[in-house]
Order: sequence, then structure tokens, then C-alpha cells
Amino acid sequence: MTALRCIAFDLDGTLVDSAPDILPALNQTLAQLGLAPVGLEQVQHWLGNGMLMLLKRALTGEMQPCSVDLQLLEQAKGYFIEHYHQTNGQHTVLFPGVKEVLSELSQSYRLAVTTNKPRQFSLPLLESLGIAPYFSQLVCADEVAKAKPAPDMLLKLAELEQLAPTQLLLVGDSENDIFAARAAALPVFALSYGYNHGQSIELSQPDLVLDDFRQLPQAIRQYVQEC
Ligand SMILES: O=C(O)COP(=O)(O)O
Ligand SMILES: [Mg+2]
Repeated sequence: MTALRCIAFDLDGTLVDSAPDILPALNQTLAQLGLAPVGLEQVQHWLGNGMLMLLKRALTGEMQPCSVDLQLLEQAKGYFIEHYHQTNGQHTVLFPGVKEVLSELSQSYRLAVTTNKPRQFSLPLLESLGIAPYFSQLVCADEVAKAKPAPDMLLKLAELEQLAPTQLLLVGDSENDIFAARAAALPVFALSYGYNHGQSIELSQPDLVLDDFRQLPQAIRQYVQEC
């Protein structure tokens, strides 16, 4: 039996469907810069590597932006932060079963959020959706040297919780979560419904793929018994 103690959750695309609030904030930003608006699906494909990468992708139209005008990026960041503070939480919803499952799991494990979303947007969202009390830790990209796919925030969580990587489990939706977990030597489960740049999460080979958040308690019980 493994000594699982703490479950870390990715936020965007795993616990919450946040793209509907990111889309208008991004399009208002693009409009202020005289650029054309983008669609929801495009935003879903661009999400996962944090705010700055989202803006770089939106400004260049490229998934792997090579060169971005730094002054333009700084301007876009200022506009986006202002707009996203207005839209954040308006249309963002929890994926089905999230609250119930967090409530159940919190009775046996410590729960944490490890997200590439900056803290200034993550915390208000957890609070407005009523799930903040379930988490003992919130580690965001702007609090570590490198965002996921780097292992930094998972290692920080392990340190905060004084746990070994094998006592943690990450639950995420994108290849960035899988790579970060592998780099930090954590087991990782993936939800197939999230944002993974339009690709199947199976390709990144997580330890388990689930299609529904409500399958998580049973999957964790089985994992704990088998290890
Ligand atoms: O902000 C993002 O791009 C993604 O955030 P996440 O790490 O919670 O999926
Ligand atoms: Mg995510």
C-alpha cells in the first residue's frame, strides 16, 4: 500500500472550465491593440502554459512563438490583467462532480492546487466557486522560478507539506502536468476533457486517464491498494 498523503490538482481544465472568461478578456486586449478577435476553441488550444505564453500566442498566432515585441507584450499584459479581473468567475464553472469529490477526498487526504494561473486570479476563483476551504495549499506559477512543465511547483508543494514525491499525486489535464509530474517523480492522473492544445492526453502517457472527475475517488482507492 502506498502512503498517499496529498493530492495536487491542476486548476484550468481540471477543476474549472475557465476559457469562457479568458476569451472575452483576451479579445478586449486584442481589440485595444488593434488586433482581430479569436474564438473559444483557439483559446482552449492556447491555454496551459500560463498568462504570458497565452498572450505571446495570441499576439503572434503561433503555438511556439519565437520572437515577441516585449513592449507590446508588456502592454498586452497590463490590458489583460485589467480585463480578466472583470471577467474572472462570471462564466467559469466547476466541471461536473468537482465539489462533491473534493469534499469526499478532503476527508482522507490533504488537497492542494498547483496551477500555471497567477495567484491574483486563482485565489478569487477558488473562493467564488466555494472550493477554497478544501485546499491546504495553493501554489501558482508566479510563486516559483519556472511554471509547469518544470517540476518547481510540485517540489515546492512537497517541501511545504514535508512529503516525499511518492506521497503525492497530481491530477491534471495537459501535457504540462504530465511532464511536471514526471520531472518531480510524482504519479499523475489525467482528465481527458480539459485543455491539452487540442491533442489527446493519452499521448503524454499519464498513469491513468479518466473521462469524468467523479471517477476519481474509486481510481484513487484502487491506486492506493495496488501500490
Ligand atoms: O493558466 C494556464 O495557462 C493554465 O493553468 P493550469 O496550470 O491551472 O491549467
Ligand atoms: Mg490545466
